[in-house]
Formats: sequence, structure tokens, C-alpha cells
Amino acid sequence: MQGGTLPGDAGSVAIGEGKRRDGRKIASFAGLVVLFGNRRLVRMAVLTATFVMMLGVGGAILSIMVGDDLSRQNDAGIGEYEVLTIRSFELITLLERQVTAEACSPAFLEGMRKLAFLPDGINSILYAQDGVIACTSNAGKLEAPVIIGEPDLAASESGATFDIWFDRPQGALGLPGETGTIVGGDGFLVTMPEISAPASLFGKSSREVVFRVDDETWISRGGRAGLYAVAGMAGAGGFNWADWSFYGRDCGESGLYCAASRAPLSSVISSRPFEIGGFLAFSGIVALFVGGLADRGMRSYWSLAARFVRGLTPERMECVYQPVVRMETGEIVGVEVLSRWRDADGRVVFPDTFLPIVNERGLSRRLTEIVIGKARQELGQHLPAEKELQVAFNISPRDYKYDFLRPLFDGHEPGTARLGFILEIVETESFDLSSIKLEMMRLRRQGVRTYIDDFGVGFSNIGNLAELPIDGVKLDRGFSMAPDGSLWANMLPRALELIGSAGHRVVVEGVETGERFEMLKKNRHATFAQGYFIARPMPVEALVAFLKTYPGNGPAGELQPVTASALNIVDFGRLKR
Ligand SMILES: Nc1nc2c(ncn2[C@@H]2O[C@@H]3COP(=O)(O)O[C@H]4[C@@H](O)[C@H](n5cnc6c(=O)[nH]c(N)nc65)O[C@@H]4COP(=O)(O)O[C@H]3[C@H]2O)c(=O)[nH]1
Repeated sequence: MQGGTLPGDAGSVAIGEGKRRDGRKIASFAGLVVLFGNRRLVRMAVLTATFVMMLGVGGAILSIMVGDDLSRQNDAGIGEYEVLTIRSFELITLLERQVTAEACSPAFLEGMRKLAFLPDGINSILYAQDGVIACTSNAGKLEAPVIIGEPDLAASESGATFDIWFDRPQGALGLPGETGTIVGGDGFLVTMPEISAPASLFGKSSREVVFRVDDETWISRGGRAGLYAVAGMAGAGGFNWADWSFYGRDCGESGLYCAASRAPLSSVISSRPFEIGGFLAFSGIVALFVGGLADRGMRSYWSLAARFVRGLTPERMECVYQPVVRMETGEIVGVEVLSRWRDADGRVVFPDTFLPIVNERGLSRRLTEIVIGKARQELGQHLPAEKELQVAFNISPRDYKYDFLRPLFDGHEPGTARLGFILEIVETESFDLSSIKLEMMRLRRQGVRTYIDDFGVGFSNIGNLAELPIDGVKLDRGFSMAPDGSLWANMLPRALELIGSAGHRVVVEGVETGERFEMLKKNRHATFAQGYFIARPMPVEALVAFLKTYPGNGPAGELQPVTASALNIVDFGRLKR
């Protein structure tokens, strides 16, 4: 057997068009994926998507970690301010209870100093009368009393009111060069020291602690002023694309203090170069792995073999019919059924491409079953009622071994049926045909004849001509397609003689020219001919049209002898793709 290397079959495009329109959209989409180049594209897309997804996951983890760290810094700042505030009130309560001597007297000052040394972080106590600071725990009685002025804020906590003076210089109060926030009610006041920020885990971060008056009003209590406002505008996840920075914003339980922190992405990355570099490398490896998996999956899912196995269905398998001429009368007496398979993208795949898959995967019986069923149904439906035709199928000799061929011709009544059936045994491997003799005879009794296909090439054996119950032989197209004067061309009459003398009919395949056709007409052993000179394989609708116009097909009993020039009346070019 030789693989078909045809550019196409006659009429298959135009006639098959309408039928396949529905499947076009799906097919063209499938085609995108089927194309090898696109498989690479899909692989790249999967790889990129995986990498981006990994970056997304990594980014989310990083942003949670940075967010946690920023919250930790915020909480530390808020906590310290809140603790100090509470301690301030406790201290003021203690002062009011314990320091009861005459205001700013030595005993009074002694009492203030003792409490200033409590381990509460507050070491500066002031005493003011009518808005004027008269003495402090550090400076004692002030020679020049200090007017404290209006408080920045009058707040209330658990029913008690207290005033706050933010960031007042402490020089005149015995703490030169320092500033502090003064908190207190009427009489005793305490100065809260500045609080330092804890170290960031992710590079250089900045922080601002604010005293929150209400949702819209707050007073900066240290750090980088304005940060709290920007943090409020940072989007979900606390990442601000405007300055590529992470932001965190938290408030304490009392709601009096809030804090905001910022960590620029660049400093986060530069603070963890190995971890981040390692994660990027890991993401790359995962993406390559997933891309490879996708590629392997696609290769096994979209390989031609996998596509064919999935698509070996009557819907995707098409039959084309190549007419066979009886040389004596010039009449079309038969057709060879040749199969074509439609790939997922709608392209036609020829037998030389899919037959190796059929043989490798043991699908020959499935193929035969589909082709015979489909051809019988198509011919039965389309052929004119009076037309008799010999229909030849290609069969692997292995298929004879199973009791499966005969049921495919159920209902076939030899002698009365207008369709006769021929099985052309294709010898693709060394196979002992004598082992299927019995089945050949059983089929013959059922009216199904057996021919040996592609005689003269491959595994054909002259002994088979004499020993097997065969009904005919198809001479390989290599003989008639060979150029004039070549060894093959010279062997053609000898091969015909050999087969004819064994008493078999011969179908000469591959008749491409009028000269060869005329030459064969003169040879009494050349019973039938098939080839492009007569017609290319074509779909059933084209076959019906062809049979009507073919010059040798006159009304029954009036068959016209056909000459090469008469045959050329048919416009074969119109039928060729
Ligand atoms: N150059 C040239 N070629 C011509 C000419 N006339 C016919 N042909 C081509 O030669 C092949 C003849 O079929 P084959 O020898 O049985 O060879 C067939 C047959 O062995 C096998 N095959 C086709 N359909 C089936 C099938 O349904 N089942 C099985 N098992 N095999 C099949 O595939 C082979 C190739 O089939 P196709 O590609 O259809 O190729 C066909 C046909 O299109 C001509 O004048 N010139």
C-alpha cells in the first residue's frame, strides 16, 4: 500500500461546505489550539499566568507581613501613649490624694518629687494655680512663674475633664531643650515624654501618632506629620500606588490615639533581598513546571493521535468515492470508498496520516465499521434507484480474523441487491493470508468479494494468486503511474498477464493519462481501471452528478464504447480542488 499524497479530492470542498457550517466556530477555535505554534503560545500564556499568580500570592503574603509589621509599630506607639495617658491621670489622682501640704511649700515639693520618681515613665510634675505654673518637681518653686495659657484641647475621660497642651517647651520648667505634652486638670499637671518608634522589620519605615479628636480632626503627636492623612487614602490592602508604598493605620482601644506607618516598596525589597530573590526564583521554577505540565497535557490531549482517537466518529469520518471503469464498455461499474477524517479545526486529514495511528492503536475494526456503515447509508440514500454499483472497501487482513465483518453486511441479498461489495485486503505487514481463507469463503457466500489490493508492492505474494479464494486483484498504481519506458511501465503488461493468467480480474489503479488508458484498453487482462484520468475521489453528491454526465453511462443496453477523447468531454478541472 502507498500512502495518498493527493492535494485533495474532487468537489469535496464545495459540497462539504454547507454541512460543516455549524461546526465552523468551534472548529476555528479548536484550530487555534491545534496549531503547533499556538500550543507554544498557550504554554507561554500558562507560564506567564502562573508566574503572575505566584507574584500575586507572594505580593499578598508580603503585604500581610508588612501590614502586620506596620500595625505592630502603630500599636506600640499608640500603646505607649495610651499607657502614659492613663498613668498621667492615675498620677494626678495620687498627687491630689497624697500631696496635700500648702501649694509649692517644701513639703508639697517633697511630695511631688517622691511621686515623680515612680517607675511610670513620667518624671515631671507641675503645679498651676489660675493658669500659672508656680512650681515643678524638677525646678521647685519657680522664681518666674510661667503662664500656661489656653489648653490645645479640653477632653473628657470617664466623666472627668482634663486639658492637654501639646508639645510645649520645657526649658522654663526645669528641663532645658526638651518639649513635652502637658496633661492635667485644675492644679496638678504632668508632662508626658516623647515616645520613640520601635524598629521596623522591613527597611526604613516612617510613622505618625495622632491624638484623635474626631473622625476628621486629629493632632499630630509625633513622627512624620501628614502620614496619617495619606494612610487614610491608601487603597485596599494598604498599598498606595501613588507612591508605591505600604500603609498601615490603626487606632487604640480608647480611640484617643491613632497611628499610621508607611513602608516604601523599594525599602521593603531592599530589606529582604535574599528572601524576595529566592521567592522570585521559586515562582519562576513553579511557572516553568506548570507551563511544562500544561504543555505535556496539551501535547497528549492535542496530539494528532489523541485528537484522532477522540474524533474517530461517524460525524468526523467522511467517505469519498473514486469511480472504477469497466474497460470493455467504458461504464462506471464501481467505486472505491476512501476515507477522510476531519480534524478538530475542520481540516481534512488523509489516510496516509491517520492509518499509522489506526494500526498502532488497534482501531482498524472501528474505522472499518464506520466507513462501511457510512458508505452504505450514503450510497443507499443518494444513488438513483436503478444504478447498480460495486462498492470496494479497504480492509486490514487482521479484521478477517474476527467474526465482525459479516454482520456489517447484514441485510445484503446477493443477486438481488443493486450494490455489490468488495473488500480490498491491504497488506501493510507480513500476514499469512491463508489463515483467513475460511472467512473469505464465508463472506463470498454472503455476496461480499475479496480483492488483493496494491498488488506488486509491499508484502504481496504471487502464491496468494493461486491459493486464495480471491475474486480479483488491484494492481498497484506504481505500475500505471510510472513514466513511459521505465522499468515499472515495462512491467505493467507482464504483471497484467501474470494476474490474468491466474484467472483473476484486474483493476488497474493510478491511471492518470489518456495514453495509459488507451494502452490498457488494448490489453485484454486489464478488466477495470481507476485513476485521476477517470475521476478523483469525490463526495457522494459529486459522485451522483458525475455518474449522470459520464459519457460511458448511457441507458441500460445502449452502452457506448468509451474513447479517451470522449472521456475528456467531462470537465474534470471543475471537480478538482
Ligand atoms: N497519484 C495518484 N493517486 C491516485 C490516483 N487514483 C487514485 N489515487 C489514490 O490512490 C489511493 C488508492 O487507494 P489504495 O491503493 O487502496 O490506498 C489507500 C488505502 O490503502 C488506504 N485507505 C484509504 N481509505 C481507507 C479506509 O477506509 N480503511 C483502510 N483500512 N484503508 C484505507 O489509504 C490509501 C491511500 O488512500 P488515498 O490517500 O485516498 O489515496 C487513494 C487514491 O486517492 C491517480 O491516478 N494518481
